[in-house]
Amino acid sequence: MENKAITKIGVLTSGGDAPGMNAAIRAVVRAGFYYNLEMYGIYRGYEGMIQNEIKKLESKNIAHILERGGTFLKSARSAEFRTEEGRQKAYDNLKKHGIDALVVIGGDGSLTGAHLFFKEFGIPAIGIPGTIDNDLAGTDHTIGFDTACNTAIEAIDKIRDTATSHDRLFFVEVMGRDAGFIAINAGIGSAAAATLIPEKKMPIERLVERLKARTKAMKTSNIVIVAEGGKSGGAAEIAEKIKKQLPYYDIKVTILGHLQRGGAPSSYDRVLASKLGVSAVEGLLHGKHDVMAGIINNKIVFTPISKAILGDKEVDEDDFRIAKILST
Ligand SMILES: Nc1ncnc2c1ncn2[C@@H]1O[C@H](COP(=O)(O)OP(=O)(O)OP(=O)(O)O)[C@@H](O)[C@H]1O
Ligand SMILES: O=P(O)(O)OC[C@H]1O[C@](O)(CO)[C@@H](O)[C@@H]1O
Ligand SMILES: [Mg+2]
Repeated sequence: MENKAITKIGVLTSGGDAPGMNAAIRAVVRAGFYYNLEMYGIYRGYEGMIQNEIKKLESKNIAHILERGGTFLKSARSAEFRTEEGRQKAYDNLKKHGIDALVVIGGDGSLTGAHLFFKEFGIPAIGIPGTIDNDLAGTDHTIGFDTACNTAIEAIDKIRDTATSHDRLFFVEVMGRDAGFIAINAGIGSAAAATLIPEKKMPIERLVERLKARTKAMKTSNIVIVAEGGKSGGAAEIAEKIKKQLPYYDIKVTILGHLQRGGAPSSYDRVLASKLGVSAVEGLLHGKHDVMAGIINNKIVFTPISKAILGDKEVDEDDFRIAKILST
């Protein structure tokens, strides 16, 4: 680990973009200026670090970005950063600019990269959880998750209108490659008939029984939420299976897709991003490194990145039970 005082911090966003990333960048840069540091924007995540797309930031660069979706620094998935040669190039570019610490805003993959980079080159790095997937331990919520849930629920409300008018069964696919957090929240928040998540297998037979019971109970519209990484397949695949068993249903499939990643961040995400941005800079100045800033029970906490990325954060059993009770 480099022991000299930090004077220049680089900030980047990586992986899938998430609403609130701009608010996090703004907070990091504002905090840096407050503590008289030079702040550098690294564009297009690790790819831009490798390609030397690095610019010194001024106050005007971060004006009016708090409320905007996406990330003005842009984001990327960098295959080259997964190689030793790529990471060496990235480190050489940081040194050219005299950058002596990093704030990485991204998901589990991005923080895995930051952890490796710290281990190899000793450059102090702090992670900020920025992903709609909510799949990082060490924080109750990741930046972007709340907005993505709001967007999904708003879209499902609209689907509900047409589903009810036509007595249809809809399978709605939400994002979450390996995580069912958006799905379970959207399921509870939109009165879904069932929610299928990657963490729990729901046999098709059980879903058939659930739908039959709802028909008996005179429910006229049915919305089944499917997380894209679901164990029984995506929404289209499950719809096909159900069609075979319940041919009397008029079935439609909607894949919400990338609209869940866009839009202005919710108030929750703005505040979360702002708190974590300032905390990350203060953490670096207090000598913290290789940790992720998060909020648990309304308190800022720093968790070793190696723990945050373990992939052991699970959908709460209570949430799953509540979703089930409310869908019968
Ligand atoms: N094992 C690794 N070693 C080095 N770099 C990695 C590693 N895993 C991920 N990265 C870097 O982080 C980038 C982003 O990772 P990934 O695509 O998994 O997204 P993420 O940060 O998890 O965000 P999200 O899941 O929200 O899209 C990768 O493209 C790669 O450059
Ligand atoms: O935009 P891309 O690269 O297709 O990635 C989609 C993936 O990114 C995420 O939206 C997370 O950012 C996942 O939920 C989804 O599986
Ligand atoms: Mg991820």
